[in-house]
Amino acid sequence: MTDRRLEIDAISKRYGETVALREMTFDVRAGELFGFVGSNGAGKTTTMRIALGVLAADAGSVRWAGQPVTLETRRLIGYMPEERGLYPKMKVGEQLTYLARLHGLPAATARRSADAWAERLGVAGRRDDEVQKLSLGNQQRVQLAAALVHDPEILVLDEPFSGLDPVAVDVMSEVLREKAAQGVPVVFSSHQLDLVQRLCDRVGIVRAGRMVACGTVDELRAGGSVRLVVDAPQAPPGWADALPGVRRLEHTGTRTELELGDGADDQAVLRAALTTGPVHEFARRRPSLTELFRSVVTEEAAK
Ligand SMILES: Nc1ncnc2c1ncn2[C@@H]1O[C@H](COP(=O)(O)OP(=O)(O)OP(=O)(O)O)[C@@H](O)[C@H]1O
Repeated sequence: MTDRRLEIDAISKRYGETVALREMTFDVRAGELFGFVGSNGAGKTTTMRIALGVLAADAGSVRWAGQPVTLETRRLIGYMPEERGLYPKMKVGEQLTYLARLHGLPAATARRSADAWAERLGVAGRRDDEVQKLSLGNQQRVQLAAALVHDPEILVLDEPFSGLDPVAVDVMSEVLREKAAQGVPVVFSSHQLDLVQRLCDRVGIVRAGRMVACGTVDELRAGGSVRLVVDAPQAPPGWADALPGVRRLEHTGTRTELELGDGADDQAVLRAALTTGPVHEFARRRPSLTELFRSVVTEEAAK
């Protein structure tokens, strides 16, 4: 069986003096939803444009099912560009049909597929309207329909969730999950980390053109530092500050959130809390993806 995997292998790219990508490497497996996250300017769009072949890398390669990606394989990709790429004066239905035809679908199949995706994404009622007359969120729904209309084998989506209302986010999430369940590798970039945490099988965090953390959300969270939430109503704000390896993240009301570093002993924290009076809550927790993202990005920036 072929290994239906999109591989981004050590891609580097410069724009003049700006180094946009430094040996960017990751893969997106068949049936997997991969979240591509990073600060503004980290290199996500550049990576996606190179994967699609609209931009050439200076070094490195992109492979699909073990083979270098060619013009022919690129037709198998459903792409949603960040700058959006619809013809503003073309009607929604005509545009979707046209794009499906462009990817080689016969006329009747193209029309059927255009209708089905317009329906699914909630823009069927706007089929005869020019794209430019739609709200931005609805244009985005059409843009996703455009990425899907030729039944792609790979999906590469640049910020598909930005600007969508909560109902459209649900529809978009459901469609992406469904495509992944059909065996399509799906990679999308997003700044909505709660959504990425909920939706993705694996996540890659990129900073300054490099992949700095990659894995399932659980793996990434397990690698993050342990946090303790302590509810000790009589404890003064700095009660844990002198404990070795312990850093105070927050103290609000009666609750303190602490980060445990090397050499920290959670039982010593508990004993210190009890010396202040009663302890109503003492819980360990792992950082969320948003917290991890912040620490990865600031850690790297400090280097
Ligand atoms: N056409 C271009 N000419 C010069 N520099 C560019 C060009 N496109 C991107 N860059 C630079 O390359 C780097 C990576 O940009 P890229 O758009 O890939 O980041 P991104 O992660 O997609 O950011 P965002 O989250 O803001 O969309 C940035 O420093 C950016 O300024």
